[in-house]
Amino acid sequence: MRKIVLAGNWKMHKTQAESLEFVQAFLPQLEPTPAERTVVLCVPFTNLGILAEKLKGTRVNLGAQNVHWQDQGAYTGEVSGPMLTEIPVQYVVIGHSERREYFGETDETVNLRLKAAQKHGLIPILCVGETEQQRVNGETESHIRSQLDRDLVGIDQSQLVIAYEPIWAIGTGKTCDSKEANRVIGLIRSQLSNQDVPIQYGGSVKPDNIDEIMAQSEIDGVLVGGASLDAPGFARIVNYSVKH
Ligand SMILES: O=C[C@H](O)COP(=O)(O)O
Repeated sequence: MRKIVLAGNWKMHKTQAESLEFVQAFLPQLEPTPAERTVVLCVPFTNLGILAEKLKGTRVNLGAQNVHWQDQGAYTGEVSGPMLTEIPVQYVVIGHSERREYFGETDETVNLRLKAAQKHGLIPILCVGETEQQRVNGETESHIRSQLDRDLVGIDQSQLVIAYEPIWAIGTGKTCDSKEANRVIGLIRSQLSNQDVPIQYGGSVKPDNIDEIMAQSEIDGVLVGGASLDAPGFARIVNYSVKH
């Protein structure tokens, strides 16, 4: 059975004090986990240390939002694999569309970051997805195929999560139709050599659409931005009530 990975991506939100408030409210609302469900909080670097303490012994895993491909060096503003695993951090988001769009990430740097994450035992959450224009032009499949072809060179698919995030659905309230997300995720799976890779959907996931999304046969979890900032809302998402 494929693992289900329910991850929050806080992006550039929450101070340390705010992240502690979140965890205090969030943990008591978690229902006992079915064994196949993994919960992850991907938070700003500044909050990793304090949350590692608070999440020790709980069922919540910790994730970062990027990692550099070198272990150390003159790379101002970057953070390396050994720095993350020391905390300890278990997951890392790589290739998010915001990194690709605003910070010049390319498929080549995404591939280097994926390799570095795996070298240090971090599980990468690789984000792929099309722009609105690519969808209108009928280029969704070819774009995602090209991303996967380049990003996954030399990557161990047994230690990987993929998030399908249509860029036009991120932070817009325009969720991708769950059946369409299911179809695209099926196409992504058909490109993988390992059929057990969990593939998430991301893009305006909310407490009121999680059950429908998780009812789809190909969707193995969600990567949640805005709605993961609210403790009761994110608890409702990870406690979703359907299984497939
Ligand atoms: O990483 C998360 C995604 O970008 C989705 O963000 P969103 O849930 O705010 O649309």
